[in-house]
Amino acid sequence: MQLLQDILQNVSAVSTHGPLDVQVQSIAFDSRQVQEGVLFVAVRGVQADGHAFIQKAVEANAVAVVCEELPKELQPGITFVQVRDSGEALGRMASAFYGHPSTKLQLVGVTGTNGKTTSVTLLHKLFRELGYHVGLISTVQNQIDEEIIPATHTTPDAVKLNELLAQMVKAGCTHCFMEVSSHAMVQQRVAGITFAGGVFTNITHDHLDYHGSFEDYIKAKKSFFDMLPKTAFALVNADDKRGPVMVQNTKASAHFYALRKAEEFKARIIDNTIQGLHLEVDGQEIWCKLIGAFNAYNLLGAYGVAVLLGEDPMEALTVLSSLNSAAGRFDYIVSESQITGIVDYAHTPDALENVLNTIQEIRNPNQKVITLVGCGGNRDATKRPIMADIACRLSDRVILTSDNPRFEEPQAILDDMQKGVKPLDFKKTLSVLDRKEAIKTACMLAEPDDIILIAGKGHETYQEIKGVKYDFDDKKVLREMFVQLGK
Ligand SMILES: CC(=O)N[C@H]1[C@@H](OP(=O)(O)OP(=O)(O)OC[C@H]2O[C@@H](n3ccc(=O)[nH]c3=O)[C@H](O)[C@@H]2O)O[C@H](CO)[C@@H](O)[C@@H]1O[C@H](C)C(=O)N[C@@H](C)C(=O)N[C@H](CCC(=O)O)C(=O)O
Ligand SMILES: Nc1ncnc2c1ncn2[C@@H]1O[C@H](COP(=O)(O)OP(=O)(O)OP(=O)(O)O)[C@@H](O)[C@H]1O
Ligand SMILES: N[C@H](CCC[C@H](N)C(=O)O)C(=O)O
Ligand SMILES: [Mg+2]
Repeated sequence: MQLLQDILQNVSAVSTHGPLDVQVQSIAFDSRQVQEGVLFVAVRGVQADGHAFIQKAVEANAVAVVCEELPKELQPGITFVQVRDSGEALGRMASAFYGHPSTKLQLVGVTGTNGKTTSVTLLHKLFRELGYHVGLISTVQNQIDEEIIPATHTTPDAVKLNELLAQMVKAGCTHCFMEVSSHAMVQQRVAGITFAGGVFTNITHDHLDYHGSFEDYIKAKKSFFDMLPKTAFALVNADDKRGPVMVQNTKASAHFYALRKAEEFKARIIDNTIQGLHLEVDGQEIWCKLIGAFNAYNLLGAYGVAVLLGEDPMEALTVLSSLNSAAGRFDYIVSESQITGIVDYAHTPDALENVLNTIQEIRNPNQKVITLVGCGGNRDATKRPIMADIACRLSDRVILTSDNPRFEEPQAILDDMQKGVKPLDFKKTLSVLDRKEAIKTACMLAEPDDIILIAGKGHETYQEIKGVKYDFDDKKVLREMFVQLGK
């Protein structure tokens, strides 16, 4: 419980109506969660405008309402606070409500199209091994040391985020590594949060449905670096064309890492095999368990963060070399007849291309590559034909299938994907709507030693269809099919 005036300490109100010394039990931005003593924040969203639910919140006995536009009639007994930007105010109020937990630990945010989960997971494991109490906020799961707290978003909403950070502080965490998605930036989920550092992995095609254009997507990512304080570091992948743009206006101290240029943090790939990566990092040779050139970037970024946070470089490298990847990232099983089945979360064109290039690099010429891929419903549709084309270019056989159709017709998504298949590739491409059937088909097509890539869902253990999440686990189904088909 906190006084409204204390919650408002970092919010510049346009106007206030009613007493500010009222007790607030909790903060809600969904009228359906309002009960007596709750502060309701009206936020404009994609589907709806929270302002339309102010009356509902009032009826549910909200103690106060924060909004951009005041309702025509102000109910007596309820305090109304008008602000310029409710999303930003929500972030700042949530931080104050939970006692500014982000200032009480070293919080590092990672943004970029690909590699966020891998990077924060590596950092969480690294700092645990170095002996710290560490928090993790990621797509796969949130964690306080080894305790797992399920995640619903890559970056939680402002209230959940500050609540989580407060729990971490209470548990004695000194560090937290979190993913900062572009949606989170636009929706101000991290407003009012103090970061000790920020990392930029890369930016490629994704989420254009939400951001409208690539320029706006870049702006969303850049806005994370614009908000970093002077005390923070901004660690940027200099091999990405947009790297320098990210730190153009930041107050934080900019640092760079690269594989293709001489930068402060530098690595070179000596060898890239199914056993892992052999790297040279800052002149030191290491063997890592992670597979794929793109993981050299994730490892180097994590190393840079450790050094910037004051850790011993050699010790950090030694631990990094012992770490496995995050769940569902180049996760593989080998069948009785030596078919390698890889489950990977590649759900963007760039990620798919990277994973397939890696497979091409590590396979021997007589191993066929069979790729199974789909695209999510109610998400960026422009990536669908592109991903189908990439799959065709870099595989011997392609099976297009469903990946979380959500509220779209699964067949319509496949039709969009098929548009990217070139006539020459028709022969090698199949469409199998049902993902389980598709995995079975891939296993039937595979001969001993072949490689099957199952892309798009990685760690996910569900298939989301019309608002219902049905149990579905790519790796489990793959294992079952290998056994069922005697592969
Ligand atoms: C597109 C998107 O990001 N939507 C998020 C957004 O919802 P929205 O804008 O649609 O909200 P809305 O339904 O329009 O409602 C507007 C406001 O009215 C309120 N409301 C609504 C109904 C009602 O009866 N009463 C009420 O008060 C809502 O609580 C909300 O505050 O705000 C909600 C609350 O924070 C989020 O849960 C929701 O995430 C949806 C479920 C989602 O799927 N988001 C994905 C795309 C996402 O955020 N992904 C990124 C990662 C992407 C990546 O990099 O791969 C993530 O960080 O997870
Ligand atoms: N640094 C990287 N560059 C390019 N591709 C990568 C990189 N790291 C991982 N990938 C690929 O992208 C996929 C997703 O990786 P990861 O989950 O780490 O990214 P993310 O940024 O967290 O994704 P999301 O936006 O869904 O949260 C991996 O399965 C892999 O195929
Ligand atoms: N965080 C991403 C994950 C996409 C994963 C893919 N399986 C899909 O459902 O499209 C999103 O919500 O857009
Ligand atoms: Mg992620």
